[in-house]
Amino acid sequence: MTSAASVVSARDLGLTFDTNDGPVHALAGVNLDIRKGDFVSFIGPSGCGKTTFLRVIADLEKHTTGSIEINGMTPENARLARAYGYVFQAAALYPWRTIEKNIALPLEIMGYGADDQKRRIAEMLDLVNLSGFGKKYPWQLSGGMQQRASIARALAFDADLLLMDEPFGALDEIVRDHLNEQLLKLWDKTNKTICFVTHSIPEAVYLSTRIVVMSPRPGRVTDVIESTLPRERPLEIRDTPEFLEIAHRVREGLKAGHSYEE
Ligand SMILES: Nc1ncnc2c1ncn2[C@@H]1O[C@H](COP(=O)(O)OP(=O)(O)OP(=O)(O)O)[C@@H](O)[C@H]1O
Repeated sequence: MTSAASVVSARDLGLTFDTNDGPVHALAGVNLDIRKGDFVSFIGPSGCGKTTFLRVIADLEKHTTGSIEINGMTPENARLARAYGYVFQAAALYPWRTIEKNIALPLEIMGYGADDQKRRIAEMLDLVNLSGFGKKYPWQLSGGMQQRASIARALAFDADLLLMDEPFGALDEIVRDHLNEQLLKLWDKTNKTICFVTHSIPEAVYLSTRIVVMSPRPGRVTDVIESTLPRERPLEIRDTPEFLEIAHRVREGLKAGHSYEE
């Protein structure tokens, strides 16, 4: 049963790809409820189905068994209702559009009028600390700024659900720390529900209210860890025994699912 507060509810969800080399079980028997306001990280070795799960939520991929609901709707209806924003691994901004024109894109698709677009763009640039950069082109910004711009674009039409697939994976550690901190503040301020894919244990522990540990062949959920950390988290929290204890649990969960190569 789907509880009223469930944003994503997966029941015995499976997805098998038919390939020339035979079936690939990208997801099998996934049961998961993501509640409104959760910050959920998905962690696990390459090929355990993290991206596939996000793509099923976003209706970019069709599940083959079980069921999934997004805000009580099918993925297709949720997509049509613009239930989510999606942030891809690379910033994926259009190079021929300025930052503000990139942020405007979903608003244009949604049929926002010129004034509403302008207002939303200014709000979003402010939210990700990029006010004053709207007229720049993506290549004029650093990698971290580009990723912030793509977060602004994903948030532009105010979807309650944000899907983020390793958004900071390609950035150096200092920039990543900074963006992690900003993302947490943004989540706190907006009360969005966030699904976040990462390969990094510290990143998952720092950001999440819940950590979903996955394992491959077939891709499945092996552990769901509830964070005991407070909502407000300075970066220094990563040195506390409580943080290290959760990180340890995640590491053990990954080991139990075996073949974690990193
Ligand atoms: N379109 C596709 N056709 C065939 N197989 C696919 C397709 N997309 C993904 N797969 C396979 O499904 C499995 C899960 O892939 P997925 O990309 O979801 O894993 P992941 O956990 O996100 O990996 P990574 O951490 O490397 O991004 C892998 O074995 C992958 O090769």
